[in-house]
Amino acid sequence: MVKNKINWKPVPVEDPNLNSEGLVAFEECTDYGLVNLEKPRKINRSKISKKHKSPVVVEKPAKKKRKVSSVALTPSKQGSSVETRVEINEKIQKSDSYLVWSNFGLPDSIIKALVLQGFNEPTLIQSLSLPAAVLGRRDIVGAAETGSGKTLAFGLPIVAGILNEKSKVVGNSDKKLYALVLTPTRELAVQVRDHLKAIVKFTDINIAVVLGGMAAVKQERILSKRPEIVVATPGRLWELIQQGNEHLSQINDIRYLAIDETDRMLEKGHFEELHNILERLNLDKTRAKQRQNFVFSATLTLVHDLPKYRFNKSKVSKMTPQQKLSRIMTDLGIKNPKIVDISQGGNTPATLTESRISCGIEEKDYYVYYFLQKHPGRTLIFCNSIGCVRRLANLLGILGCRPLPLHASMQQRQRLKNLERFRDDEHGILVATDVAARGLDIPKIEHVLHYQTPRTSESYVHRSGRTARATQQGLTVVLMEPSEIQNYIKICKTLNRSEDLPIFPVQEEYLKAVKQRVNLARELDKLELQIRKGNSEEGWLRKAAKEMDIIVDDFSKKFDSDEISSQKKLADVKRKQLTALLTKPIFPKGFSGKYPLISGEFSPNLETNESALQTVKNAVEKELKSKKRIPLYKPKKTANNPK
Ligand SMILES: Nc1ncnc2c1ncn2[C@@H]1O[C@H](COP(=O)(O)OP(=O)(O)OP(=O)(O)O)[C@@H](O)[C@H]1O
Repeated sequence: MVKNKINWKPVPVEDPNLNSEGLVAFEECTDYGLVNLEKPRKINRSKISKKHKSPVVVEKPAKKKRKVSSVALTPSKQGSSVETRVEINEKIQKSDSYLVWSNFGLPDSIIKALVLQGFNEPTLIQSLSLPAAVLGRRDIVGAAETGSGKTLAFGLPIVAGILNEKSKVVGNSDKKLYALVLTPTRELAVQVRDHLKAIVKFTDINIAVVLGGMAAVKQERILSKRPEIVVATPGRLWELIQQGNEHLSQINDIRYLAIDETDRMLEKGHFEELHNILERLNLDKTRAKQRQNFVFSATLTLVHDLPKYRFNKSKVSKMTPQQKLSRIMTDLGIKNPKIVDISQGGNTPATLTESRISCGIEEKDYYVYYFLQKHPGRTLIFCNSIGCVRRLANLLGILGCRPLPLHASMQQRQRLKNLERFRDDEHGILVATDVAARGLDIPKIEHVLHYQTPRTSESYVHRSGRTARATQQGLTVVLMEPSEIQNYIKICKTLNRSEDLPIFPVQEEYLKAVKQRVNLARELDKLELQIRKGNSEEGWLRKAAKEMDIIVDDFSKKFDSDEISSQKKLADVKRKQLTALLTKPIFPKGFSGKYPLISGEFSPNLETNESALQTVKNAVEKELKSKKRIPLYKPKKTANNPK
């Protein structure tokens, strides 16, 4: 292969301790002499969608000149004979995808795994990071939208590097700890492990996951196999390091460190253990310098307005994205990394359609139930607290929606089980706290509902990013009651939105039937709670009476007959009423109706099977045609919000 002339760019060096005697200047290699790579070009600003007006974006992939051919994933039958492994290998090596990946200096075994997974070419963040990471062995600081393939942007250089180092070891039987990948949540750690496992399947690299909530004996057994890569949450990892785990004792000699969701991991008050781990990693300065570091997140460069009291003092309204990055690099002790920022300041993917429902706090349950009934499809509902997840999941359960809860107070086994069930059910409903907001890559989540407006812009970006991943379309709906408006405005401002999110169109005429069911379910929920409380009080009284040698029967009769049994009877009646209601459809089959638009006009006829995404898109198109542009937050007049 003929190599291009290598291009170089000057790099400013700010380290005062650097001994630069005799050096004229530092330069960065900008293309690593690659050929066949379609270089990213400057973005055409006129083509940026209106909602993505952020000035941070500078690069865009070149238009595809040729279609990259893919390779069949499974051995196919040719006539009567099944393709042999050798034939499949040959087919892969002749494919265009193979050629594309091989330009990045990746080993054969990894490319084969990539092509067999149907990954025909790198995503933008991957193509911008890989040359510097694999060929230049530079530290990478990467910011790119959710679902853009950041895991492999750091995963590929790590596995390529390990394979390269192992190939130099005589006998190739080296089983040392090479790499550490840290994630903020246990679910994400498991997912990253699985993602990396899929690309090392044709190598002897072993990957282990270390996380809280898993039996200590099991983790020790896994680590005794001396995995080359450990993916971990900081808490449990630090615990095992302190306990003197033998394999983890090599931690200060690792060659690769990736911190996924870095901005979250470095947040004040979170992951104290991460700071301890970093301290241990950086103890030996010479070894630390040999380590390659990867720092990634969708919101790495997202900056906020300072609170008013601080603004008045410092006369500076907010940190720049560059200042934020510098602070992160200082915190991690990283110098002169390759910075790849294509995040548009932490914006959401272009394939995400956003909308909102403004309503009273009591009405949120109605709208959520309406949405789930009207627009079935894999839906993730986010709440701001565990209590809210419990209440909503309970209510939706009574309404027969079969929701799956996910929050940090659940047992780890149950958390993973619920995620798996959600993944397996195309109409699954997951009700979760922000524990599911970052990183989770569940295919085909159609809708993300924010039952409560997120408290931070980061949370909004990451929650919403569970849908519209890897060029797929997706819809997000923020449910907002009057006390959440300030938060909503803050989010819109931080994300540089100059216009309000469109209102999610609801066919109000069906809300009556929805309310009837939800109200009945709420009553039932309340009764069941009282019965449970009564039962446990009765149990407690029985126990106390027994200990005091009092005749128990009197107590139980009194409790059972006076309160619990009448509540049980009432609950039975309500349950029957609700069951009868639930058997009737809310939306008659084949019905088409109209819904009011913000402009006051009525929409064209709406088929009931129209997707939620299409419903919003149609409404937005109609609004645009009527040229009614909505300034940032114009609250709707409701009974709860008469202002
Ligand atoms: N080169 C590729 N071609 C096609 N699909 C890819 C490629 N690389 C990664 N993917 C797929 O894209 C999806 C998103 O990747 P990933 O989870 O790494 O995104 P992310 O940028 O880390 O998102 P988040 O910010 O939400 O964590 C995954 O399903 C992954 O398998």
